[in-house]
Amino acid sequence: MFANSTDLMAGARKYSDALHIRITDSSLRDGSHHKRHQFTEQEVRDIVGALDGAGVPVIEVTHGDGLGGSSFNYGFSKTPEQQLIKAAVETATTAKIAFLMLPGLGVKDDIRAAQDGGAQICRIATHCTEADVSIQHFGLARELGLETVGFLMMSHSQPPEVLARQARIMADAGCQCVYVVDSAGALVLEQVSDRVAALKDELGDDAQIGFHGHENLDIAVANSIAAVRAGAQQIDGSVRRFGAGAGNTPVEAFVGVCDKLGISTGVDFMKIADAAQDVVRPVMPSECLVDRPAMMMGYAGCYSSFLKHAEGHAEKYGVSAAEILLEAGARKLVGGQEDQLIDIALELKKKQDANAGV
Ligand SMILES: C[C@H](O)CC(=O)C(=O)O
Ligand SMILES: [Mn+2]
Repeated sequence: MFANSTDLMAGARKYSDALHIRITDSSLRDGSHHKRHQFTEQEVRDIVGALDGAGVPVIEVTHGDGLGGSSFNYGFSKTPEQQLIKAAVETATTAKIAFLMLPGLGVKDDIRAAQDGGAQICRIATHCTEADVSIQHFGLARELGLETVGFLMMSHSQPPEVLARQARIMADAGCQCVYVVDSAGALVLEQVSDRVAALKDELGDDAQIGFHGHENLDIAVANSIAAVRAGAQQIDGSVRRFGAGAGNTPVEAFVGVCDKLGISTGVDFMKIADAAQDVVRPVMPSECLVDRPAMMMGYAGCYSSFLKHAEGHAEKYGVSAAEILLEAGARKLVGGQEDQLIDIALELKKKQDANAGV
């Protein structure tokens, strides 16, 4: 049905020569938040098959909050994540399977189990001022022969020099690529490139730099290009934006933009566009939208994974999800403080009742 993407690109202007980046698709991990952690093994096989067939080099599969995330606080998984990791490994022919872990939520035995299941890349996430809690996990992952990636979550909340110092802690612990993670979708263009450049200055050849974007202010593709131009070699996205909040950088659009800019990704634009429409969308409970609550998160700097929790509390207590998220941003809540969203909802309800004279 479509022309070959190479034909379409024949006349495109090349802005940079021989620049190659690696894309990691996170729809089977970040998308787990949007899916409320209800992936089936068959859905994982279908998505991995389609992404692998399109040439996506790395596919991340885990509970949305990483290994051990299945719990009352974060939401229980329908299928044990180690089973989903194994299914992904069995399905992929060339893609490497990655998993995420947040120290304290997951433990070292979870890393060992994921490696036994065939996963090859261990991604360890901490709040962006707490990199030191990842040291032993990077050590173990390297001992096991896993490739390592570090996630500095909520990177908007700290200036470039602070992030750079935290990145140094991860790199010294054995992390091979440190990501600027825009968990709130709050960073805007130069705010991304300044952070990536600071990490690059600090790390030199000691580790690569990555960028993980969220779409809450509708600029995740542009932010990802800003990251590449500042030196990022690894970029995350999720096909069809399938991620927390308004979702992640849409891989298919990002690949198309990279093609036009002469940035090589190894992903076939036509095949990934088909995968987005025909395979990934049917698995999504709904589109990931830049709607009012999602935009508030980007504007207020609120952790994207809070969206579904806030929507649940808003419905239960009859208050506005957008207001819960704005207040969570104002209080600078971080991942792990999901329970405080209930406090906020109750306070909003109290104010609302008082105003109504209840
Ligand atoms: C555990 C979080 O969902 C990690 C992430 O994707 C982010 O901070 O963004
Ligand atoms: Mn994310």
